[in-house]
Amino acid sequence: MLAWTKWKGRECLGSFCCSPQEAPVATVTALANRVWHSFRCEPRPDPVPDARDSLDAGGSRVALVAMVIAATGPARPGRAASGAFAASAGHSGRMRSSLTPLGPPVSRDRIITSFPKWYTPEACLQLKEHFHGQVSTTCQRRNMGTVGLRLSKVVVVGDLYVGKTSLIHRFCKNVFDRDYKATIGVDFEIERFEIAGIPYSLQIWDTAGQEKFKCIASAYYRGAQVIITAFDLTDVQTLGHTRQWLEDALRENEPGSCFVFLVGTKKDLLSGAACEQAEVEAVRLANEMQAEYWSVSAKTGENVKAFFSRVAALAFEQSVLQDLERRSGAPLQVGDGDLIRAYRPQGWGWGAGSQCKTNVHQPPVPRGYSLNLSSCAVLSGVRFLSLL
Ligand SMILES: Nc1nc2c(ncn2[C@@H]2O[C@H](COP(=O)(O)OP(=O)(O)OP(=O)(O)O)[C@@H](O)[C@H]2O)c(=O)[nH]1
Repeated sequence: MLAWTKWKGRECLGSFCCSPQEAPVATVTALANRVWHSFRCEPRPDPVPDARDSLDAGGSRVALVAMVIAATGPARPGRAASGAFAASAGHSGRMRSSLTPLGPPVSRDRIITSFPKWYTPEACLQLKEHFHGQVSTTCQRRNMGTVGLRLSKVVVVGDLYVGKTSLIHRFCKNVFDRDYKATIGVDFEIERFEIAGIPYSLQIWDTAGQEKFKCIASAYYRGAQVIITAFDLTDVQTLGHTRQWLEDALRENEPGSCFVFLVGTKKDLLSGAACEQAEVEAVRLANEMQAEYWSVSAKTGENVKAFFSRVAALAFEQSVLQDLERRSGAPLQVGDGDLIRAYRPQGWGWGAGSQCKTNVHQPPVPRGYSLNLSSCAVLSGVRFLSLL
């Protein structure tokens, strides 16, 4: 169990320490270890046994990060005194339990045994219907070495008022609030899953859509494994802005490290025909953005669980594959059978005709490599993986 401790006048969570001034307003979270440098935290030189024990033994070290949220104010009073502070005060207990190897059982609707389906095959990241063979085998054997601390960061971006908070709250708390309270800075939720028998958590970051909070929110884009760009299905302008939101979020992340989703919200406000019409343009844009498209309603809950299950499964599978790759000391082999095949999709779109594919946002393959479905190669860093 991780808890704040004092060490040489500093406040520490596991191995990472902040000044006492920062700690009371710090939101503590686990992110990829490259992230903590940007916050004024530092590693504690002497290892703390319980923290080390819960770190990923397989090499994907996750640093415990204390992040300071400067924003204060009375917004979102229904959610907490302040959106930002709510993240630190309201969730630390839940987060601790998610970092504990043997936490309480997850609720039944967070148990994923088969690969969740896409919303539309016209714009989806994968067409396959099963977990990758090596992932299933690894999970069956519990051959993870890291059980208990598998966590992916999800960042939700988009214009103000499109329904980002409502979407997250519908999923995490099963509530819907018809009153608008602007998010100040950022807030987050941790949602626990069990995927293929393995505990897994999504850390879902809700960012402010208002321009004046953008600089605070953008500090939290880094280390995302999933970027969700949300727009309001009833407001076409918000769809137009998603490309900029995505660019901003991608700029803070390693090329090829993020799954991207484009989500149309407030589906309940449109008739079936109007929704289909709005989706045509959204699907086109999703393909340009190499994103998977979903239409959802936080009000009715339509597609919300299915959407986040899909997000969780894709992120989970990717992190298991990355672990396997790291352990083998080389990119996963390319070839036939139960191996991974890398290929270059056409431009920003999908590789036509492939039965199953994974697209993680990635700029075009470097010059000198020419890949297609018949000519396979091992490309370090290439994340277009066709899972056979
Ligand atoms: N009818 C309907 N209204 C929704 C839905 N989702 C959100 N809303 C409403 O839209 C308004 C804005 O929702 P929020 O979730 O606060 O929007 P946001 O994107 O988080 O806004 P910022 O925090 O300013 O970035 C609120 O009044 C919600 O009740 C939905 O699915 N259907």
